Amino acid sequence: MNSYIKPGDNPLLTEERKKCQFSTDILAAFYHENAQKIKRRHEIYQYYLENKELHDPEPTEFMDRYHRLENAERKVSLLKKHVKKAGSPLGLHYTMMIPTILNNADDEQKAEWLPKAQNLEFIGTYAQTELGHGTNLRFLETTATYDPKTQEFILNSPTTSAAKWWPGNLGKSSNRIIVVARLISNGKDYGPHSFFVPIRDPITHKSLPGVTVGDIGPKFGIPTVDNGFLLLNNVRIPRRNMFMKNAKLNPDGTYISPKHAKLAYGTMVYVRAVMIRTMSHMLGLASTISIRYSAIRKQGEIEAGKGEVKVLEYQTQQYRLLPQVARAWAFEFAGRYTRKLYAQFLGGDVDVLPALHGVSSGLKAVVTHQTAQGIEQCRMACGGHGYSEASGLPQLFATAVAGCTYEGENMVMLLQSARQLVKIASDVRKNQKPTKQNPVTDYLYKTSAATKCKIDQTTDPDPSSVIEAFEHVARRLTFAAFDKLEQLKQRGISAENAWVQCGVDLRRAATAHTRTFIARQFSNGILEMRDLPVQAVLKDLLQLYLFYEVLECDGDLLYDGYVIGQQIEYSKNNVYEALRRLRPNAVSIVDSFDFNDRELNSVLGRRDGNVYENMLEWAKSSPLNKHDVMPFHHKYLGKMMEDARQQSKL
Ligand SMILES: CCCCCCCC/C=C\CCC/C=C/C(=O)SCCNC(=O)CCNC(=O)[C@H](O)C(C)(C)COP(=O)(O)OP(=O)(O)OC[C@H]1O[C@@H](n2cnc3c(N)ncnc32)[C@H](O)[C@@H]1OP(=O)(O)O
Ligand SMILES: Cc1cc2nc3c(=O)[nH]c(=O)nc-3n(C[C@H](O)[C@H](O)[C@H](O)COP(=O)(O)OP(=O)(O)OC[C@H]3O[C@@H](n4cnc5c(N)ncnc54)[C@H](O)[C@@H]3O)c2cc1C
Repeated sequence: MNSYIKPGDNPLLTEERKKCQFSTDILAAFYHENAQKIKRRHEIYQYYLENKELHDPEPTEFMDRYHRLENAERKVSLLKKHVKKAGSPLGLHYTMMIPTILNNADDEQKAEWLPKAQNLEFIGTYAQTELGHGTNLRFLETTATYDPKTQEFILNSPTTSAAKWWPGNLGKSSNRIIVVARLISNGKDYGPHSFFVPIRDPITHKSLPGVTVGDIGPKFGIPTVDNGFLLLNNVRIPRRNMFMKNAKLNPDGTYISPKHAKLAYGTMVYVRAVMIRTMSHMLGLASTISIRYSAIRKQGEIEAGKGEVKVLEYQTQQYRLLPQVARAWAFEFAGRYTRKLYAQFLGGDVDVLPALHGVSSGLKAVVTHQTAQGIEQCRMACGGHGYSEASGLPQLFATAVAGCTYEGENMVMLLQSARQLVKIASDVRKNQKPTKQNPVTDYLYKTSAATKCKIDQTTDPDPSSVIEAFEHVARRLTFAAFDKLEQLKQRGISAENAWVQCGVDLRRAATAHTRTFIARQFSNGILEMRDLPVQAVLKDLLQLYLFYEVLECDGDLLYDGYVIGQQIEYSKNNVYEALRRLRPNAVSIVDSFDFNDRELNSVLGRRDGNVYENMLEWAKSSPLNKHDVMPFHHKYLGKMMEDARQQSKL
């Protein structure tokens, strides 16, 4: 049943795979949406294996940033020859430049720019954030002043704090970029708009006149992305280089407003909606690495004399790792919902934007935070070797945790989600019914069931009882925050200050609301699975997810007596029961994420489980080990010890 078994594998991993009770192929196809995508993934990996020029000359962990970026650019230039999508020096080109053209360019602009962007005739990024402002877009300083005489925009960075700062691939890779600048025409400031701006010569790649651009330096992670800075000094672009699908500017400088004030923010909503899958994949990578490693790592005897056991036998190890697998699945189902909603928006349904913004804001915040937490838990559960770059886990964490900041800092995003909740609470308090159905928020118009929560001790718990409990908590926290806002305002405090003074409560309500949304998507998502053994595995993962989340918010559930302590005890037992049921299939479940060794980039997570010999080979390839004695040894430590010996003889 498990197609991952191959000759020469670590027998400890093979014995795990022989216990598999379901079809890994069916589960893998379900996670990646269909078997065709799995087939394509395997074709690309096989192609990679056969084309050594696509391989890294040495483990990239041993490279400095200069050589990492050079190596990444080399591979990307080759990928153009091999496959369409490419790696980090083009990350922003695909995740933001192209979506912005699709989202904000009118038909004529799309016809001109999209084919060139897709054909990689230029490399772009999305330059919005400035040294002085990232969250508060209303106060961005870069200006685009319209000159009706020449029908051009003149772009300027009026202050140092106006320097664009952080955009990925801005420093060295990009030559045609999106600049978000204040549109000023006929003396009026219309606020941030997007502009298509050449910053480097297409042939020489030299920065153009008026452009100062460079790399912002080393970061916490993501070393192969040249996040950059950009200062503009009287850079002129044609009027038609303003993205004009939504807002427009006529040749005489008259401005035409967009249908919806926030359409210009569409690219951010796109990335927030689609990055949920990326986060699910990152958590799946970390789970694969740590569970495979925990299945070959023997440490300690449970019963003296009976030999060391795999660390995966410890309940604590299962409790640290298997919930991450469950969350990876939960995030994949939640992300499918936001991607569908975004497709509806891109298809022209502008009315869906507020709902999409509301759900994607909260989801992006909760998912990135829990993904980062989960990867760190996987890393720590691998002991010392988890701390080695050989595990791939430190870099994976450093990449994932950036998601808590980019695309909208998480706290700000949760408060955006809370805006939607507060508006609904206000409607409910005025006995207003919802203007249109919204499956994400309709529960807020209901009252909690009179009967207490139905969580009980059973081997087949009903997900709806847990989802109703999550709805109860989210409702209570939403109305508690709303009522506090109203009380503050009744005491004469401004709405804005009341909002700030309720920030933490609003954040808690948004988090509870998002938990409810994710749980509902997971519960609905597994209903599509018709293969019974695979359905059983998914039900175990759902049970683990739901009751693990109950334990995460037990205080909120006990707060008003909606559940009693005994039900928390039931929930703990349901978690332990799910762990017990999942243990035999643990390795095959992560095999079904179908991540290959190139994606895993981990000695600990190798498919074959041959960790120790490959750890030694990896360490030996360190540049330090090219020398038995470091060339500078005798100049420093050697001389210090010699002096000490001489000193001690005196
Ligand atoms: C192939 C796919 C791969 C996936 C990729 C995965 C990996 C990712 C790889 C790379 C990504 C890294 C690159 C990162 C890029 C960036 O970081 S780009 C910069 C991101 N910056 C931000 O997100 C800025 C955050 N700030 C804002 O969005 C806004 O300033 C704000 C906080 C929302 C406030 O805006 P504003 O002051 O204008 O609005 P408010 O007064 O708060 O609200 C007014 C009403 O507007 C509604 N609103 C706000 N934003 C939106 C929106 N985007 N869409 C719809 N509606 C919006 C808000 O709800 C208010 O409405 P209301 O009055 O009815 O409540
Ligand atoms: C790896 C990485 C890649 C990036 N890539 C890009 C890119 O390609 N293009 C791009 O344009 N930008 C990019 N960014 C920038 C990113 O979008 C910003 O860092 C992010 O929007 C946060 O803005 P800031 O850094 O200015 O923080 P600030 O907005 O200064 O926030 C600092 C702190 O203040 C809090 N805060 C701010 N406002 C509020 C509020 N209203 N209520 C409550 N708390 C608040 C925040 O929660 C945060 O804790 C990237 C950033 C990183 C780390």
